[in-house]
Amino acid sequence: MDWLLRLVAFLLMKTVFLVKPIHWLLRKKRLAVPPVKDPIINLSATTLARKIREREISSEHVVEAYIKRIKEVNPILNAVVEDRYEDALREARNCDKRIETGEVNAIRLEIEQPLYGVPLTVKESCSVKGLNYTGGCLLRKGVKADSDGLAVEALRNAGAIPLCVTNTPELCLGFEANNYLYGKTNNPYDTRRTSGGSSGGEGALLGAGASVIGVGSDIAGSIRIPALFNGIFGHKPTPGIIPIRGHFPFSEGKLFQQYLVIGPMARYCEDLYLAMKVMSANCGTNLQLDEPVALNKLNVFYMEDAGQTVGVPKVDEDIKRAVTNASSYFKGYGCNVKRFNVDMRDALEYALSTFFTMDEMPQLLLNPDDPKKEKNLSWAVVKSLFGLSPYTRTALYLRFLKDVKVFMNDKKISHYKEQGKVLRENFMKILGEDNVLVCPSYTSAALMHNETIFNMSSVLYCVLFNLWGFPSTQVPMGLNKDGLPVGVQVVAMPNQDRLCLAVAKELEKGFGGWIPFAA
Ligand SMILES: CCCCCCCC/C=C\CCCCCCCC(N)=O
Repeated sequence: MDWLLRLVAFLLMKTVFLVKPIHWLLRKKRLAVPPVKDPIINLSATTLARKIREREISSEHVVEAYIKRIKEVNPILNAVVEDRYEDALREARNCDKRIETGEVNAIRLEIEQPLYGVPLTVKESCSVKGLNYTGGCLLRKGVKADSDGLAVEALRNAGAIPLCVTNTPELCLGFEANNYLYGKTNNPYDTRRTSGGSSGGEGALLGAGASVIGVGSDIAGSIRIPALFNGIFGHKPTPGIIPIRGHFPFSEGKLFQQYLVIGPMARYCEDLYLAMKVMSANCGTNLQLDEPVALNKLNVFYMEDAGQTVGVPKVDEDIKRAVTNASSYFKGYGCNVKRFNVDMRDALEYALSTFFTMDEMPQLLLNPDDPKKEKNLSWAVVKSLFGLSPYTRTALYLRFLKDVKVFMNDKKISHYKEQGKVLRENFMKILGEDNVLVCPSYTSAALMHNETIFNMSSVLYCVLFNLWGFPSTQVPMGLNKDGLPVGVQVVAMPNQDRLCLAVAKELEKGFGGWIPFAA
C-alpha cells in the first residue's frame, strides 16, 4: 500500500466535510420533476419496436411522446445539449409511411431493423452527424460531428431515431455531468444531486422516463455510475465488441482502446440485449446473447466492499444490502452463492499507476493549438482560482493525478502493475468461464453536486474492470430511505456479457428494475 497516495485520498475524503457547509449554504431548492403520465413511456424499446412494425402504434406517436416528455423535464434536469426533434419527427413519419405502403414488412424488420422507429438518445461524446461534438470542452465550442460514430451508425441502421445528444463532464473525465459549456445536469430523483458521469445526461433522461434507450461510454465507470445514480440499467461491454470510433476523446493508443467502451443504457433489461446485439453485430465474436443461461449452474460470488479501505470511502449500508440481497436471491435458483475473498490491498495503487500511464493518453488539458503539447497545470490552476481557466476543477485534478510520479517512482509503478496482474489472475481463477461476481458499482447512491471529486477513489469499484477488460452490468435494486436509487454491478469474464445480462434480467424480475421517482 502506498501511504502517500492513501493519505492524500483520505484527506480529500475528509475535506468534503469542510466544504459541505458551503454547499449547504449555497444549495438550491429541490425541484419537483413531473411524473410520467403517458403509458407509452412505460413500454420497453423492444415492445415499442414490435408495436411499431406490427402497426399497433405509429413511430411518429412514440417519437412525439418522448419529445414531449423531454421538453417537460429538461428545463429542470438540463440533460440535453442539442436536439434534432424536427428531423426525428420527419424520420418517424417516413418509417410509418414505409410500413403503410408495404415497402417494409414486420417479419423482415424484426430481423433486419429490430429498432425500427424507436427513439434513441446519445451521449454528446458519441458523434451524431450534425450535432454538437465537444466532449464538454469549452475550447471545442461549436464543433459539430461530420458523421455518426460507428456505434450510433449501427443503431441507426437498425432503425433507431436519435432525438438529441446529452451532457457529460469535460472530456468525459469525471463523475458529474457538469462543464463550462453546458452547465450541470440534475438528478431526477433529487435535483440537488448529480446525475453522475460521465454519461450523466443519458442517466438523467432515462431515470426521468424521458428516454427509452441511450448510448453511453465508459473508461472508468461512466456508464455504470450514472446508471446507478439514476436507477437504470447500464452495460459496460467486453472491450472491442462495440466499435468506439467516433468518440471524443479518442486515442489510437492500444490500451486506451481496451479501456474505453461504448455501451447501452436502458430502463428495461431486455433493451440492453437488443442494443447489445445491434451494436456488436460486426464484432466477429460469438457472444451467444440469444443462448439461454443455465442459472442453476452459476456460482454467484459477492463482495460487499473491497476490504482495505484506507483512502477509499466505505460502502454505504444500503449498497451493501443491495449486494447481499441480489446474491442471496440466486440461492432460490439453486446457485452456489459464496463470498468473494481476494486481497485488494494494492488495488487502488494498481488502478492509479496503470490508468494514468497508458500509452497515448488523450490530452487532459485540451490544447487545440497543439494536440501534442499539453497546457501547463500550475498556470491553469492559478487561472482557475480567478475564474479564468477554461478547464474545470475535475479536469485539473485528474491532470494532477496523471503525474503519478508525485506518488510513486518507476520501481513502485512496475511493482503495483505486477500486483494488478496477480489480482486479475485471481479474479479469473475464481470466476472461470461460468460464474459471476455481484459487487458495488460505487460506494453510495447519488451524491450532492460537486461532491464526487472528493470521492475519486470510489472509482475503484468500476475502473478495475475497465483495466482488465471484464464486462459488467449495473442493475437497479430499488430505492433507499431517501428515495434514491441503489444498485449492484454484475461482473463476468471477457466475452461472457451474456452472464451479466442474464443475471441482470433475473434481478429485474425479483426487485422491480427501474422504479420511477415519487412525485
Ligand atoms: C488522491 C486520490 C486518488 C484516487 C485515485 C483513484 C485511482 C484512479 C484511477 C483512475 C481514475 C480515472 C478517472 C477518470 C474518470 C473517467 C470516467 C469515465 N469516462 O469512465
